[in-house]
Amino acid sequence: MATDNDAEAPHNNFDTILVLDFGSQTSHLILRRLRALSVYAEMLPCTAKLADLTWKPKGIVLSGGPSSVYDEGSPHVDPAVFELGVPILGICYGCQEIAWQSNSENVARGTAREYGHADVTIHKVDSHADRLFAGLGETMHAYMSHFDKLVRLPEGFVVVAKTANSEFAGIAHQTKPIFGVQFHPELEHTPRGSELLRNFSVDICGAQPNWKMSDFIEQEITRIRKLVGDKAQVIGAVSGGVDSTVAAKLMTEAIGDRFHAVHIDNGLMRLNESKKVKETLKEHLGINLTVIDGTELFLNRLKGVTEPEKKRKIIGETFIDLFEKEAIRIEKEAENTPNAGKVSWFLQGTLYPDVIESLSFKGPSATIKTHHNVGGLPKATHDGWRLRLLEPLRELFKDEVRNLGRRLKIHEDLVNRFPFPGPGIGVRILGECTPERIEIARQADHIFISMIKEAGIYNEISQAYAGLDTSKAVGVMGDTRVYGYIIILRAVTTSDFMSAEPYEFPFALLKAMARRIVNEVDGVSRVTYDLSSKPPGTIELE
Ligand SMILES: Nc1ncnc2c1ncn2[C@@H]1O[C@H](COP(=O)(O)OP(=O)(O)OP(=O)(O)O)[C@@H](O)[C@H]1O
Ligand SMILES: O=c1[nH]c(=O)c2[nH+]cn([C@@H]3O[C@H](COP(=O)(O)O)[C@@H](O)[C@H]3O)c2[nH]1
Ligand SMILES: NC(=O)CC[C@H](N)C(=O)O
Ligand SMILES: [Mg+2]
Repeated sequence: MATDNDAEAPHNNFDTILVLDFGSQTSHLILRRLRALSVYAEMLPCTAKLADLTWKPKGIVLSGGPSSVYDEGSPHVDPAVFELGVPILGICYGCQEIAWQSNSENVARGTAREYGHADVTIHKVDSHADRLFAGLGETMHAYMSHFDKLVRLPEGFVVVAKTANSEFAGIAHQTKPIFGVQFHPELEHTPRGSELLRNFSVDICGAQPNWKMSDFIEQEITRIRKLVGDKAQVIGAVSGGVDSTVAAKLMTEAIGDRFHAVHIDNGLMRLNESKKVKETLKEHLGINLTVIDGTELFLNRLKGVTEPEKKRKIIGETFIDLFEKEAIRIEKEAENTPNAGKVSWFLQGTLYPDVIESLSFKGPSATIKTHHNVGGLPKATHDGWRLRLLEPLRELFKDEVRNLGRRLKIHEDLVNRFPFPGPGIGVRILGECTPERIEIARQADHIFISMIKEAGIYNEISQAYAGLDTSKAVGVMGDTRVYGYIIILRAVTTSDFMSAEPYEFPFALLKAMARRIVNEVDGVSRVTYDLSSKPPGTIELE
């Protein structure tokens, strides 16, 4: 894990913009836009104390947020931010925060909600204050989402942009590099928002736009080598999904066979999955991989279990049990070889959204379901050794990981694959997982996904699978009565998997899919298509 004082951490090697998060739904998009401009950016909660920061950002962005600055208990930024001497840009709540810190009377509840498009008129003042909107002409379209507003210009500031409803849609300090906008430049619906963010980060903050994936690979490899040293061994759970495969490839480049990838076939994988994982990782990518067949253990433990959270818990625990055993075996086996050394690190494919989730300034969220992988392992101790976490992807977003995968020469099919959950088919069967039901779901899924690929629409869909309803329905085939399971097809589009919409298949294609599944998979009498969005549905069935 990159820690603040780690010399190899990206914020110590690239000019970095710090985004302080006030809990907006779109805070992470500010980072995305900056990184797309090749400007490296990191996020911390708005309550972060600057004194705790061991690196100096080139500039600071204060994000939007759901609270109102004037309410008691609302979040406020460490006032030291304004003393740091680096440029500051406030967005929506962030802009209101700048005004409020100057004088709490400056912000009040608005009279009209302003959600959606607004035309922003840019107001030139012939000073350095014009730099934020430089090159953007006289007007721009912007997306607004606010109720509160600035009612007075904070002392020392000038107006640099207006809308019909917001007299202070853009403000800038007359002498200091402090700016605020009421609209959201990070949203796609603000078409020239990236140019504004470029003006801020590159021209105003002076950040070098040199964040590059190839540099990232080299630096990460150096960092891993230093951290691990030349004796220790690393183990990593590898599912065959894009995150763990990319992380495993990076580890292999860094320390070769001292990295041990372990793939567990939990009996709940897709058709031929574990076999393909072995082929791809071992043969094509040269990763030192062990495949463990845990089918019997998993399915025995799942016998008779119907409650979704209980199923998830059993699967998660069984992963950990098998993984621990494997770690001990690896250490023993290496004892008298040149690779001898303690297994002291555990590789995880954590991505930045997971990090943000744990950092971001949001209220507690209800547990809808426990996402179980082998994540409990780092807490485990064995014979006194404790695994330390290694998370080479923790600064990256999914599409950056896909990019990294391409650079590491991982095949496009794998790089673009639908995500597949750790508990696999186990959370796609409503109720008890029996070998018969798993096989039916697996066959149906294979037909469904193959037909999606043949139709050339794989890349239009974010995730798809066939699940199984354990209730049975009556059907008739060749004049005989059948009493079989109901297959539930699910296909969604989403950008972040937090919300999703059902994919709109051509009806003829859906019918053809249903026909093939009923005809070719024994034990199925009907096929349905799940039309639920998320929310209120979730992507997986359980
Ligand atoms: N069958 C498995 N064997 C070993 N490790 C697994 C298995 N299934 C899941 N894991 C572990 O759980 C982690 C989280 O799974 P997750 O599905 O989020 O990521 P992924 O499989 O690497 O990528 P993707 O999101 O593309 O599926 C994996 O990175 C891997 O470390
Ligand atoms: O690695 C994982 N372990 C899990 O236990 C798990 N449960 C859901 N998912 C994936 O998360 C995304 C959102 O799924 P839900 O809408 O069902 O919560 C979807 O992409 C799901 O496939 C999991 N991934
Ligand atoms: N999007 C935002 O940052 C909103 C800020 C504040 N909650 C408002 O309604 O004005
Ligand atoms: Mg996966």
